[in-house]
Amino acid sequence: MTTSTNGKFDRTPLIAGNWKMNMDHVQGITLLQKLAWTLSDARHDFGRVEVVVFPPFTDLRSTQTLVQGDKLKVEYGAQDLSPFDSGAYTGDVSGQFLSKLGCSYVLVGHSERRSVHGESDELLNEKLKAAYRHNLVPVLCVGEGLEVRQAGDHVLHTLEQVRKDLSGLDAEQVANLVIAYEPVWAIGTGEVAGPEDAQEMCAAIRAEIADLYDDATAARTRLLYGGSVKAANAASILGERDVDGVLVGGASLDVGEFANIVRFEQHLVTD
Ligand SMILES: O=C(CO)COP(=O)(O)O
Repeated sequence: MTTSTNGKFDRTPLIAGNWKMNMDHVQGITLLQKLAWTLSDARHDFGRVEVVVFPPFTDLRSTQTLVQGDKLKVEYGAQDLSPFDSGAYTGDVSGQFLSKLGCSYVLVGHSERRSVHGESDELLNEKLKAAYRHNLVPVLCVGEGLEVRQAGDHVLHTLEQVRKDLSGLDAEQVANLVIAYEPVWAIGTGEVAGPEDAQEMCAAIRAEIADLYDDATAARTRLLYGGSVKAANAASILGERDVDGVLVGGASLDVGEFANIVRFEQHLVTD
């Protein structure tokens, strides 16, 4: 196991499963229960590697009941939230309701929200602020599409998203934030960015936060990679200095696969 000389392991690794629009509440509970059993059999230390799932909204109440009833150490969050707290916003879900359901985290600006629902950086900035108002830790998703990558503009593009989305947030908020770099061309395509691509972007984001805030803040913000992560490629990605976790889509629906990603330390190359 690699030891910490660079501060990386001062940040608790975070393995997150985004179920997207899969798993109704009955299926979701079964999946979560199996995941908890598998990790408990493997004596997983949740203090050492944090595990979070992002079920659909309609699963959250049953998730809360299961997690509280069985005292599970898996945490959970929602896939989106409203920029507003309450009122005439049909179809929106307030951060206040998510907090009440025991959510610790909330995804903000997933590429499928940006592209399918046309969410702008200005709106995502409002959503981040709403998350903090309700004590939810936002997992802000950023990343470029294929054309931008091919033009070699991926770092510029992604850092611009970071700057716009973080506008007006204070250092303490940003230190507690999680940012997931999810290149759109690698999502659900089987096309995975190499560990060096993930490292390049995470290092650039950390440097940007140091510029916007300070080094101490940048050293605390957790940065994840997402896009076709599987058990077979997770350890090499997580071995990179600035990558503090992964945001997993498809593979998080398979208990064995996701549990193996959570246990990535078994596969880290010893220095
Ligand atoms: O979008 C993702 C996670 O939020 C990544 O999805 P896949 O792991 O299915 O590529």
